[in-house]
Amino acid sequence: MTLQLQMLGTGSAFAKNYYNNNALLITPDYTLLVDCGFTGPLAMYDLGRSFEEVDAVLVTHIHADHIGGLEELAFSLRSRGARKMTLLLAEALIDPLWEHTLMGSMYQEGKITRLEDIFDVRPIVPDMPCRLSRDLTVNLIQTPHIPGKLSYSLLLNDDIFYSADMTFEPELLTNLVRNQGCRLIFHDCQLEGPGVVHTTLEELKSLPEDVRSVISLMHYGDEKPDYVGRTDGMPFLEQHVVYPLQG
Ligand SMILES: O=c1ccn([C@@H]2O[C@H](COP(=O)(O)O)[C@@H](O)[C@H]2O)c(=O)[nH]1
Ligand SMILES: [Zn+2]
Ligand SMILES: [Zn+2]
Repeated sequence: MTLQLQMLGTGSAFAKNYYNNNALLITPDYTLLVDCGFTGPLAMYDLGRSFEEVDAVLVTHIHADHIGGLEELAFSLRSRGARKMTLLLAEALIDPLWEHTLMGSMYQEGKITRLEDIFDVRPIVPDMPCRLSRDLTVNLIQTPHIPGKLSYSLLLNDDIFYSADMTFEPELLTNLVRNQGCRLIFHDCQLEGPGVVHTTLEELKSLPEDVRSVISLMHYGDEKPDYVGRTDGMPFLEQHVVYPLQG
């Protein structure tokens, strides 16, 4: 397989039965970690995996279930004398990630004063495909989540959409499928209550059948077992299962 997906977790931020919604995109010669939340290091450990087999970590937005494991990731590599992890993110996220988040715990006078001291920081320009390896290209698409907080979903290899946490964007999803050849959508999904900062199951169920038919659900709460068979055919992604996506 030239591209595989393995979710480290498929849970919503405060789920207790699922790890944080973080993903490994695996190709024969390159492995990308998409987000590393506070359960990311434990999920890697439980899978028997090491951060040393990851080529880069990409951050979609600054929430603990997406970046809370970066401190352990960076310090564990550093303590082993390994390379700095490559960190891929929109330029606009660099200051919020360091100044509002990691600096508070990682700062060391004269040693760690910038994000670049602990990561090999590689900004990605949104809306411009970035080729990471022979089999993996990523395009950041800014999508709405929380007012004032930047968040970027991913278009992978031009035909796979991976949502960051986002509110419902029916025109985007429909356009991706009908006009841009998107053949798979992995979407965050709030099963109960009003969406507010996420897309709800009811909203996704309102999409036309040709769009629904390519959607798989992730970033769900502990009530997920009650919803199996009640999603109008949209399957739940399962954490730790390896899914072939291409090849
Ligand atoms: O009222 C709230 C509740 C939670 N948060 C923060 O949001 C994230 C959870 O993010 P998701 O987008 O739901 O995955 C978590 O870090 C909470 O601290 C909030 O800002 N306001
Ligand atoms: Zn989240
Ligand atoms: Zn979020």
